[in-house]
Amino acid sequence: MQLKDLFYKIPLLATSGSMNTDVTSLTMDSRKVGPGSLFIAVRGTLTDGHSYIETAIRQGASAILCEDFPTDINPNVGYVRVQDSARTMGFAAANFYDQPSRKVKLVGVTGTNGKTSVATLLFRLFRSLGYRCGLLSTVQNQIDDEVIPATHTTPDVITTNQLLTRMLAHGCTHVFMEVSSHAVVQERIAGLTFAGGIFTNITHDHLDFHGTFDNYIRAKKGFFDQLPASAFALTNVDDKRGLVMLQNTAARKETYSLQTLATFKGKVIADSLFGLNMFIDDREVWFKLIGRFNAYNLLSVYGTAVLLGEDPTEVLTSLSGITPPSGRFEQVVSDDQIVGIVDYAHTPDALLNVLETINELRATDEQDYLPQVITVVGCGGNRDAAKRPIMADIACRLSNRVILTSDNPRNEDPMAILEQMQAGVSPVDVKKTITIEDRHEAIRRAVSLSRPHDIILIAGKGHETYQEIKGVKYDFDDRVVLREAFTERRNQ
Ligand SMILES: CC(=O)N[C@H]1[C@@H](OP(=O)(O)OP(=O)(O)OC[C@H]2O[C@@H](n3ccc(=O)[nH]c3=O)[C@H](O)[C@@H]2O)O[C@H](CO)[C@@H](O)[C@@H]1O[C@H](C)C(=O)N[C@@H](C)C(=O)N[C@H](CCC(=O)O)C(=O)O
Ligand SMILES: Nc1ncnc2c1ncn2[C@@H]1O[C@H](COP(=O)(O)OP(=O)(O)OP(=O)(O)O)[C@@H](O)[C@H]1O
Ligand SMILES: N[C@H](CCC[C@H](N)C(=O)O)C(=O)O
Ligand SMILES: [Mg+2]
Repeated sequence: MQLKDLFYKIPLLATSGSMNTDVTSLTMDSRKVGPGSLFIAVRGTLTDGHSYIETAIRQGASAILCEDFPTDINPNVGYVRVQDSARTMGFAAANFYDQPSRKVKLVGVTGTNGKTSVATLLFRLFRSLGYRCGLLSTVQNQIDDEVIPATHTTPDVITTNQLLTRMLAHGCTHVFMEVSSHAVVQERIAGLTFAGGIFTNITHDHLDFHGTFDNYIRAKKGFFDQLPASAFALTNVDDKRGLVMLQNTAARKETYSLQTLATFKGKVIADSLFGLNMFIDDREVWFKLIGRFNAYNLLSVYGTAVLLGEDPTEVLTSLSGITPPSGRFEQVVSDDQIVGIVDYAHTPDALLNVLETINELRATDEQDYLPQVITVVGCGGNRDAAKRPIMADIACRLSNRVILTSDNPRNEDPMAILEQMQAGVSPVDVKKTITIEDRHEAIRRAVSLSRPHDIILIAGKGHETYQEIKGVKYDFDDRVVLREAFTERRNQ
């Protein structure tokens, strides 16, 4: 494709060199540049892509998209200067790949918690309704049965356009994707045409990146601000910020609620370790998911399917058979009936919801012995530090025993993270907490402390199959470690 065709209908500040230059690939990483590449210089959080323009040209880049021209202009290279190269990259990628997002029904899900759950449920539901589907999620990307590992919750916009192109070639008609707040701010969804957007909820997270809660709200709202009039915007009106999200959207506004009047109205009849029983639009249905928070997820999935034109009864029939995504309230039960729950709760709100659910389910258990709740939890390194004491406090308030341990320490000192967590433990709760830096040991200790029917919650890593310590990802899977600990207990 010629350079000028990439910028069809895109405002440019200046150009230099030939706009007829052939472009054979796009990349914003100089390390991936090959002959004929358009290198897009993006200012990042660690470094400035503009400082790699020379390197990119040496590696064969035929064109450069940037915000500032370099001092040395190469006459054989086509240069384009724009206001915002990250944003322009989205529109250029859409042109380069011939607008794949317009050729499928692309639905985005944003919110602090529930994105993976909702996107995955939609993907599984629409497949069970007979469609070929694509999924872009934290756990993995998928083209029907083909699994493509995910590096981010929301990929960069070039990768997304490439994946959409592959999905189209496979015959996919529907694609469900998570839209993280980082992605909105970094323009990873620029140039994508959505058929719909869903808001789950917003609570404390990522304040390291966004600075303030207001900025975080603005980032999430940015997704809805970008939706076209042809799309729907479906929001959770039970969340305090649910309506704020839709304030400036051009999309058709739709709502869901468990508490008030809404386009899609639901009610929880019963919640147990076997599933949820709900009324949705006056129909009674059993679902395989557990916990009131999942009632919200299911309701938004139902609403989305109906907004996409599916038959409500068929949707509910299929949805009742759908299983939750990996590592979300996943149960591992020992031979002597200790209930292990592995859950990706890595925010204060998620931890609160999961522990409240566990406490409610425990209270309804008809036994003489009131099962104890033992929580194993840590917080990731190089991520929002403010949530650390809050999560430790929530764990203590809603558990009988708490083992504070490492999540993914990344480049931080694990003990320093644990000390910040300990700071949130109130003096009365100190006695019920133990700190064990090694997550493996922490899980084994939880098992050795429990009695039959107790519930062990292992929070924070869910589906993850690694633990990242100082740049190295070691094999680690909470579910595997828990099963091994149960086996050790049996053999003792
Ligand atoms: C903080 C953050 O979001 N960082 C993302 C960002 O990187 P960055 O801004 O730090 O980039 P940088 O390293 O400063 O580099 C700037 C530019 O120079 C380029 N470069 C750099 C070096 C070089 O030799 N040559 C070169 O061309 C880079 O390719 C980049 O274009 O842009 C990169 C390219 O898209 C992302 O890979 C990277 O994700 C990092 C790895 C990350 O961990 N991100 C997390 C926080 C994240 O995005 N999480 C959200 C989910 C959060 C949630 O909701 O839970 C997600 O969507 O995954
Ligand atoms: N609707 C919800 N409201 C509150 N908490 C939820 C909801 N859905 C899921 N959770 C909790 O949050 C955890 C993460 O859920 P999920 O992976 O679906 O969220 P996410 O938004 O994709 O997270 P991430 O930002 O890491 O991609 C779950 O393991 C569960 O504990
Ligand atoms: N998408 C989130 C995932 C956090 C998962 C948790 N296990 C951690 O490593 O902090 C993030 O990148 O902040
Ligand atoms: Mg996710």
